[in-house]
Amino acid sequence: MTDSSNNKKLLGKVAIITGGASGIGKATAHLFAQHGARMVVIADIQDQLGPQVATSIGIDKCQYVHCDVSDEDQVKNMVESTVQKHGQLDIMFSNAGTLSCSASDQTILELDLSGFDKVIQTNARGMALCVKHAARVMVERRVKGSIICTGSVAASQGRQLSTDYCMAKHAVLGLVRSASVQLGQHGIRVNCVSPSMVATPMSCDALGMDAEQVEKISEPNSSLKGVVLKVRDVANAVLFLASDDSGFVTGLDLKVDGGHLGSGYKLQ
Ligand SMILES: NC(=O)c1ccc[n+]([C@@H]2O[C@H](COP(=O)([O-])OP(=O)(O)OC[C@H]3O[C@@H](n4cnc5c(N)ncnc54)[C@H](O)[C@@H]3O)[C@@H](O)[C@H]2O)c1
Repeated sequence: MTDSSNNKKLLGKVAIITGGASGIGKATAHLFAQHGARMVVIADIQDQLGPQVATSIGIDKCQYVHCDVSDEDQVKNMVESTVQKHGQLDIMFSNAGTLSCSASDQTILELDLSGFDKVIQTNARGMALCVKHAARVMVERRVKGSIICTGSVAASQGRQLSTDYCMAKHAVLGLVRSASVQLGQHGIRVNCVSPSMVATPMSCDALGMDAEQVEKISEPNSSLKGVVLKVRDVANAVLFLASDDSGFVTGLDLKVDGGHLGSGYKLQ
């Protein structure tokens, strides 16, 4: 492989990143643009942060679109306007997510259904809508695209808390597995990236800690020592799944967890 193909794995590609205004999505938007993506569309509900991220990447390479992923009309319009403006859609990174409400720990005995509905609407329904509408335009235009969803280690284990989040992330795995089986005939790959705890506004807010503290408490959770998970590590895994480097990979749940699941460690 030449140096330039190493550096430009997404040359000319058009990508959508949901939840791209912050955390994992923001890091991935920067990485996709560095790798030559022709346009990265950030779809999010943070109307202040989203345009700032797009500007920092460059408005010739990145655009912000307001889109609540739990609303089908908004997702459909966002996907279709991307294709109209930029001519195609090669990559959907369905990443937007939210955590359980802080008012309850969401144990099964104390499950708060309004918080439950919010988590399921964004993390399960929203993911399904993004995969549906991205796949529809890819099939229509005969694009052998790549769809990546953000799962979590919570998709592969039970938890003491956050039952709704854990359920929604299990649903993401079912979505990825079913969509990969159904879309394979069109040459569309569907995969999932599953990080363990990583310092982002979501995890910092939930724990009431700064990034350094989040990294400190997550360190014992993995088998790998002397290294902590950063959003860049997750973005690198997404880049692999988005690019031709993973051309024969579909239906995979790529865990970016430093051996967390293998170690048998149980998170709260
Ligand atoms: N941070 C972690 O420890 C961790 C671990 C495993 C998985 N994840 C998953 O990673 C993904 C990204 O989370 P993050 O940690 O980067 O958090 P984050 O809060 O930094 O980013 C999430 C983004 O999603 C957006 N979003 C939320 N609801 C939305 C909606 N309805 N429509 C559109 N956008 C919406 C938010 O505005 C935000 O910009 C989520 O799916 C999360 O569940 C996070």
